[in-house]
Amino acid sequence: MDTLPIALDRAALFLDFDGTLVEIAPRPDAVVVPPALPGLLRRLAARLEGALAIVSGRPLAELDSFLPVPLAMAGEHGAALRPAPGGRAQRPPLPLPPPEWRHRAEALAAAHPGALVEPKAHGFVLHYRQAPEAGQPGRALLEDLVGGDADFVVMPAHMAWEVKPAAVSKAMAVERLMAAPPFAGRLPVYVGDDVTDEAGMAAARAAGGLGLRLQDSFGTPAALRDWLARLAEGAPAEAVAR
Ligand SMILES: O=P(O)(O)OC[C@H]1O[C@H](O[C@H]2O[C@H](CO)[C@@H](O)[C@H](O)[C@H]2O)[C@H](O)[C@@H](O)[C@@H]1O
Repeated sequence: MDTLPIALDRAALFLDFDGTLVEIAPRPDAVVVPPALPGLLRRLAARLEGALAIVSGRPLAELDSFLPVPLAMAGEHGAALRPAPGGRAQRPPLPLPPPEWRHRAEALAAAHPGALVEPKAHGFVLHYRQAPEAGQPGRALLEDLVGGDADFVVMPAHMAWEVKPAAVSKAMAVERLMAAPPFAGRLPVYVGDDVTDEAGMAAARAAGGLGLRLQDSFGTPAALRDWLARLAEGAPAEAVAR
């Protein structure tokens, strides 16, 4: 097994939220944040001189409620960027999907008890974790609706389909954060677990850093949190599987 050391004084850490820092839950509003996690991230960010960012598909307001400590963040797959903890969010101009798309998705969800639609500023997510039979018809509906519109894509996620602007991605989020202090000049290390994270991992690798798939490198969110805790406590950088 390949191993590699991480020199923290040269690293910038990019961490996905759902399925990476916290375990997947039955519904988006049911995630359980371990009480020690916010403080751990705050200490680790200090050790990295601020070069730690949460990179998530969630809106910043939700991330702030789950992690009530000052952290750099990219929300909604990069549609909202906050490079400085406590600073203002940058929101590049993005298209809005036709309201009919969400209404059609809501009608499909209503026909499959347990399915739900999560609205976002520039798109929405059709969740079918509690109604697996809605997965295929949901995908077919969204691909049919979005099909001819180059401004939007249907992205697969864990037991969900997300309609989002084609222009935003976690790669874009990593590249924009890496362009300025405290991230610039450091080695990006991206940890994520989902399809949406693959772009972030690729961007980190393209910048000479590391893209780590949680399942391969750590196994579980709990194991990642343990590793982060050891780093935050000042342990020497440990080897991780590639
Ligand atoms: O980029 P992430 O931080 O990984 O966020 C991706 C999406 O996560 C959420 O949905 C997923 O997690 C839910 C809670 O564990 C789970 O119930 C659902 O099945 C998953 O798809 C969130 O709801 C989305 O907005 C995020 O885009």
